[in-house]
Amino acid sequence: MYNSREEFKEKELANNSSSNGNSNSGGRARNNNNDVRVSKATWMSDGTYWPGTWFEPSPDHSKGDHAGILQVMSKPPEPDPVMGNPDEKRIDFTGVDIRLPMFVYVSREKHPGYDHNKKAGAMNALVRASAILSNGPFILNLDCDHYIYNSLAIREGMCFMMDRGGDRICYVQFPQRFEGIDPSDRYANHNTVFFDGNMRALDGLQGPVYVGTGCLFQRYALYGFHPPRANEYTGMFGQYKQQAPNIQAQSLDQEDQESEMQPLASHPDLKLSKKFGNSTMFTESIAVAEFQGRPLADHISVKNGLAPGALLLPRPPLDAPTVAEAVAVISCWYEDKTEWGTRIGWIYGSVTEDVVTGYRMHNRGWRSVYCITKRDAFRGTAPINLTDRVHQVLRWATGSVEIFFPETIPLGKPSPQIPATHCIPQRWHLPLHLHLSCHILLSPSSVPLFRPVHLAGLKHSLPYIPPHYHPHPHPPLPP
Ligand SMILES: O=c1ccn([C@@H]2O[C@H](COP(=O)(O)OP(=O)(O)O[C@H]3O[C@H](CO)[C@@H](O)[C@H](O)[C@H]3O)[C@@H](O)[C@H]2O)c(=O)[nH]1
Ligand SMILES: [Mn+2]
Repeated sequence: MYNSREEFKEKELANNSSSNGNSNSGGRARNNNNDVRVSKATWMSDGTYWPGTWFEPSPDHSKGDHAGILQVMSKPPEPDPVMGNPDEKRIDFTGVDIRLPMFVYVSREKHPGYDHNKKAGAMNALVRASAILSNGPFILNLDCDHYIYNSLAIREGMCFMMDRGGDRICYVQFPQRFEGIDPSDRYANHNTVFFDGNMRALDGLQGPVYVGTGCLFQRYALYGFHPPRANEYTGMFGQYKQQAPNIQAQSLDQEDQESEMQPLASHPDLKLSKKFGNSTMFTESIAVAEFQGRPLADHISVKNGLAPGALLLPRPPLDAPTVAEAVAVISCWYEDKTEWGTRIGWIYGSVTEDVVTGYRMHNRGWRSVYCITKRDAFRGTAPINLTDRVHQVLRWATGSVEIFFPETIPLGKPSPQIPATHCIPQRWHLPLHLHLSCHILLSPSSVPLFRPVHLAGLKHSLPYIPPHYHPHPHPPLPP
């Protein structure tokens, strides 16, 4: 990574300080001619530079070819609040709980020639490793080019899940907001119609689509289960609504309420053969995540909820076998012969895996929520030149086309748990993308793009042609 603006600032700073007779060059190389040489790197907050991952590659330890890496940067916090004091360097933390959450860097095992399933594969590895390490009931997903802009956003999202009815919510999606876009928004990077029109409208139905970033998940919903309660829509237009049979959560008796491992016992999905892989520690974490993600029973109308304070119980410290298990579940082979990527977690095989992932949850009867906060919850960067923007829209367009084909998502009403009124708008943005892709495909600059995307589209547009006519299942994507 290379930040030329930071390098420029750094050079200027160095020049100024040397003309003031200040010899502190911050450890950067410098020769006598006042010429500052700076390695291409990202600057860290303490003024040193980050040399970049795999800066010195060695055999079996380079980009795309390495064992799983797991680095615990900060240990699990103390169970009791730790109050700050006024001495805390710049900010007065009096009366503020200054504990930091556990923070772990994860890089899954990678080898050349192995299909790592890009972002979806990365997310699934993260879901498993975090289940072993902390098993938080809620998971926030941000792209690497996005950051938190509103420190209260996560709490806002959790409120939806922990409030009455929250046990049916699979995720809370926040709008994508961007920085560094020119004032006229020449390439429509803000996607205003989509984020402030379509998505808000979908919120009135079963919920917004998952757009890949700025989304808080209920961990349990990622595991391919049905929600504890759901409605069924019958009749030709799905006009009759009733409680779905079988998928009701059991009512717990007093004794059961004390056991964290108990709740899933009667869930009908448990009888299906789930293939989570061979980590017992992982499979055992599922019931705990389900229990801890339940709404707060702070009102008599909340059945089957958590007693207030249930999530404040102390957590066992991290021990070596736990960390070793977390490394095991991020290995290349872990997902072999499992349902990861097909039924469980992020779904593989689509260029816009996010939409498909969210859609699968909706089909099982989960609802989602669109949450627009006054101060943007998260912010990210958007492509600011035409080539990158064209690649991005083209990728989304391809994804939308994929969605339309039965191989990805059934064309009709996919399940009784999804209202018919929801199926149509879910696909409304398709004509928009088709329109955009036509423009793009016809523009001269897109000729080199056409081949990979054409192949990707072809595979999905000809689902009834015998399999040997299908092109390569994972055509190269535009960079
Ligand atoms: O091999 C990969 C490729 C991507 N990513 C992640 O995926 C994100 C999205 O990639 P980016 O290059 O930023 O694409 P965008 O077009 O900006 O992303 C938008 O569109 C994607 C779907 O097309 C969604 O996945 C993203 O969440 C959404 O912000 C990145 O930030 C990474 O975090 C990986 O982890 N591994
Ligand atoms: Mn991006």
